[in-house]
Amino acid sequence: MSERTEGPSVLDDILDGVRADLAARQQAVSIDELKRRAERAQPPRDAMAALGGDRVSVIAEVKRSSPSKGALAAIADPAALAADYEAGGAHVISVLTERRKFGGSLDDLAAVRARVDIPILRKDFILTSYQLWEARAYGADLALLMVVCLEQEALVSLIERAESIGLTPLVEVHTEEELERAVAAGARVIGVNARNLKTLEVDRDVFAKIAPKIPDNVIKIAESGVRGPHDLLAYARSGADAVLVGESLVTGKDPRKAVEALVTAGAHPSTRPDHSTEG
Ligand SMILES: O=P(O)(O)OC[C@@H](O)[C@@H](O)c1c[nH]c2ccccc12
Repeated sequence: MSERTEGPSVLDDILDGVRADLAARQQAVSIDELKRRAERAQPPRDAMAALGGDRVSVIAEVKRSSPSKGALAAIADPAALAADYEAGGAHVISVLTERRKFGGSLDDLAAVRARVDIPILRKDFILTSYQLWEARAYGADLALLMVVCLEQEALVSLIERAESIGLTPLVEVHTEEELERAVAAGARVIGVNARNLKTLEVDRDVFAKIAPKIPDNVIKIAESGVRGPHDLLAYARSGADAVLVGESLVTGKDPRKAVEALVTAGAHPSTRPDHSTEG
């Protein structure tokens, strides 16, 4: 990372672990082997269709723990949880595959792929094209690319590589400068994370501040901090096409009902800025 003035951040610590785990996987499985597995994987689902349309889409996340809260939920059967999300009407499933801080794995991704029909996002700290091939080999349809983790050249080439292998890149930003880099790199799906990954603080207003600067033809996703329909509606009024929800779903009593409530709120076109005054 470039900014060393404030000392190593939570993110630096996460990335050290990600690189170590990645090196071990690269030792064990060659990229050629991954490419062969990717060829045998089911063809990618249409993520743009799942996220677009005249409603606010819901991306429901399989998340065992987080650096801010520690353990959230054991999730012994991630596929069963994902099936509940799908039954509740979720449009996309997000699977955290980072192991050390989030308790996820590629096996979780494969298990979810085997159970649900909707598109799946591989949520991880992707630094190399090897991880994109992994995502596709294990059945993902979208891959997260976080601007804060990547030099501009790497961001551009990972977006291109993702698209060339059939993955839709979800490019995550947290500041206006990161947004400019995402747009310059050609991102067509941009997520604004309300959580600052250097400090772990959540500020829901970040989406409202950044969203107006996202070009119209880009799909806008509000990430983090959604506690229920009320937060979805607030994000929708600020222009969100979709919300990404983890913690409140995995810690709640009934994930299927919780997703249903979000989907129902998101189905009201009157919540969209485009429909509030005319039409
Ligand atoms: O659990 P929450 O507050 O609903 O947030 C979900 C999702 O936005 C969050 O897990 C997330 C967004 N971007 C990330 C990047 C890495 C790890 C995790 C994330």
